Amino acid sequence: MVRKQDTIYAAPLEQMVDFSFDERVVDVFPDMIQRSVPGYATLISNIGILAAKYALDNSRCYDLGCSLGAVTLSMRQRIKKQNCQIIAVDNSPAMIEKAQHILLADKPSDISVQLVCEDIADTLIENASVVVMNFTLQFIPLAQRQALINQIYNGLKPGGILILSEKLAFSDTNINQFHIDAHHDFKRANGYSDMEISQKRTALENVLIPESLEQHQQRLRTAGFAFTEKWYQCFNFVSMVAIK
Ligand SMILES: C[S@@+](CC[C@H](N)C(=O)[O-])C[C@H]1O[C@@H](n2cnc3c(N)ncnc32)[C@H](O)[C@@H]1O
Ligand SMILES: O=C(O)C(=O)C[C@]1(C(=O)O)C=C[C@@H](O)C=C1
Repeated sequence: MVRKQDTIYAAPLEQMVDFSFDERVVDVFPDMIQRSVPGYATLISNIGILAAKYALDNSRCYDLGCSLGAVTLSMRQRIKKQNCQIIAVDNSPAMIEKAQHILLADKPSDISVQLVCEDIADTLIENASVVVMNFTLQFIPLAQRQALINQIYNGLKPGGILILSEKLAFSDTNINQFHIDAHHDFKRANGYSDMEISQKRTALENVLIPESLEQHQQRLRTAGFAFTEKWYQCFNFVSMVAIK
């Protein structure tokens, strides 16, 4: 499939509007995320490998904030269990519609996928062996994050896994700046101009609220997760696991 190039922030914008996962973003999303998140492809393939290790027969695997279903496809390819169903949720109708086409074009599989267009705050998590949020929690209002992690903990079976990837903020100003600069260098190396980087940063400011690793770990512990571990980091992008 030819990837349409992301040029959304290439020209100067007269009026800056908050970033949203609308049709324009959906249209260029594979290119945008690949060029914006260091290690995205590595994350996707290893989430499939982790999911296959923790998925159980007769259980559900959730992909919360699924976008075009990259995590879902990776899990579906790797999981070899009986009666294991994937529930992929996103509240962007444009994402879900395109994800449906991508899924139908994929190889047939024994693992069924249910695509749901709803707010993940309303998603009933039950009988789950695997829950993935790959760069989704950062878009949820801060005040709602603990309740969501609690819901996930309660819906997981004992031994079940939450895989949580996030853009981080660091409490030490120098460390924070080091990672922001390195991330911007990564974007520049992938062809984004200084104007694109700066305009997207402004558009994301009120929408993507990063927290520190310690804040995430504390929230996971408060929910009841006894085991948490960071398994991936490149610059200010990390992925954690929490096991019930
Ligand atoms: C950065 S993208 C996730 C990328 C995707 N997980 C992947 O690995 O390709 C964030 C997604 O979360 C979705 N999202 C944000 N807030 C949401 C909410 N409250 N409920 C459901 N989906 C949400 C957005 O529509 C968007 O598709
Ligand atoms: O582009 C950026 O600067 C980002 O922070 C990356 C990020 C993300 O982490 O979700 C932001 C929005 C897009 O969905 C793709 C990637």
